[in-house]
Amino acid sequence: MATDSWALAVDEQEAAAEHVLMNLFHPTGVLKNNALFFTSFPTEDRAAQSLLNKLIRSNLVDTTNQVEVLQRDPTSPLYSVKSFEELRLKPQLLQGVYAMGFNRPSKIQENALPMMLAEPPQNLIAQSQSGTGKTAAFVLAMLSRVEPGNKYPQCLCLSPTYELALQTGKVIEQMGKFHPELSLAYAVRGNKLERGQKISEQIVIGTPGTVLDWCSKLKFIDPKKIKVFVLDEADVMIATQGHQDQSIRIQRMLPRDCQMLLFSATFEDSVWKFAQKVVPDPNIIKLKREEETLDTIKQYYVLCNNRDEKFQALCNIYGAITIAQAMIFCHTRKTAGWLAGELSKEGHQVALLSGEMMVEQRAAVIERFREGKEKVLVTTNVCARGIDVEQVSVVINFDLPVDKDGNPDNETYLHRIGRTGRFGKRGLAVNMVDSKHSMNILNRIQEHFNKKIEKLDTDDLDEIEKIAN
Ligand SMILES: Nc1ncnc2c1ncn2[C@@H]1O[C@H](COP(=O)(O)OP(=O)(O)OP(=O)(O)O)[C@@H](O)[C@H]1O
Repeated sequence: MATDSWALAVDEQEAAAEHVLMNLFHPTGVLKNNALFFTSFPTEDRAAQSLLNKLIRSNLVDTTNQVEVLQRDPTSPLYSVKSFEELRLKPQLLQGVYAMGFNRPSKIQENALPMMLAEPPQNLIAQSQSGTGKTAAFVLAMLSRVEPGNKYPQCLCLSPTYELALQTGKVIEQMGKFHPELSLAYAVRGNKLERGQKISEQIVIGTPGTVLDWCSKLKFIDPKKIKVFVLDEADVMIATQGHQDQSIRIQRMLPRDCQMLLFSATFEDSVWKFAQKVVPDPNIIKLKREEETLDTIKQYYVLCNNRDEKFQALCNIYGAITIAQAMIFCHTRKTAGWLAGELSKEGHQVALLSGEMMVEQRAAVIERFREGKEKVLVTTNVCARGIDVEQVSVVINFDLPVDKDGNPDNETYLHRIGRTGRFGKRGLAVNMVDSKHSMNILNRIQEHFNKKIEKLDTDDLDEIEKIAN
């Protein structure tokens, strides 16, 4: 396939309804001439987003925000721990924690762990953004309560997808590695057992549909023997049809004194309602997400007449200032594909994030960009939602963010270019305006944030140079 069929291939991508969409770059994200076939999946998929975050993240997201704790019994003393020793964990478990390189509990763990490990066991609903240590916390709770000598399931963990279940499974294996007698079963579709068989693994992790079958119809698990029930990624869970009901049905089969733990990265009303149904008498822990601001960002807009002029303006900016790394947002996959192709022709090292790539391939692209192997990341909004690439100093809105109704999407605008206090390095954002409509969007964004977006003349090199200072 010739390179000039780049745009054509993107058109075909858009046209293809389901599987096998064509792409013109290597799985690592570097533009190449050869075509590859990727399986598609829903672009708005929260589960994919969550998996992506997990695959990319190697470190704890340490926030400076305070934890909000609501105790079931407000008169009981509130414990928080500053070290793992204080938790009096089994020695093998403490060894496992240290072997993972954890020196001290994360913010959410400081409060959640004493509650989760208390006697008698207490129920907990916990919300904090992705990467703050929730998984590690509930894995620790499961591993503390499990009795390895008893060869039947005692801990049950529900995950929204097979891939997410596997990720949690990996954490259980790592943290439990000094417990050789412990084992783990995956209750996921495709994992077929013989009828009448009983599971001897002490921990079962799986998706709601299969776990429900294993507990009821197939009776592989005796739900009455479960001591700890974890519902992970509740917000992702309820976004999937049927998962909510299945989870509730599983929960109803568990004994009264089973410890119920629910975790979620976000806490909209629907999650809260669901949480209250599945977790009776809970303690509640919430950790606010750090607010992003536009205070340290210089914002500009460029007036153009069409796509080609926008591209030219972009080239002028690149010609005038040194840009270490930039992220460029487009509205559609088609534009993103076209732009990546054009920039590549100009000699830029471009990575393209596109909705039809498999989640692991997206993670690989972002990883390479993070490492600085590519200098420009072109993406659609759906793809980049929730991904923080902190080192990026320049953000270009090749298309302004709008919602489904064509109104300004202020939240997305803020998320694309805003910074949290801690990463408050100065940044530069350039918005491309190519119609009356987009000018109107820009004005409304400006009003919403009450922050001026300056006009930039990209034909004037001196003027562009000034914005870099
Ligand atoms: N106490 C700790 N010290 C150092 N690193 C930690 C600690 N707890 C967790 N981590 C690491 O931080 C990263 C994020 O932790 P974890 O996956 O538990 O967060 P999470 O809140 O469950 O995120 P998600 O919602 O994406 O699942 C992981 O790489 C994990 O190994």
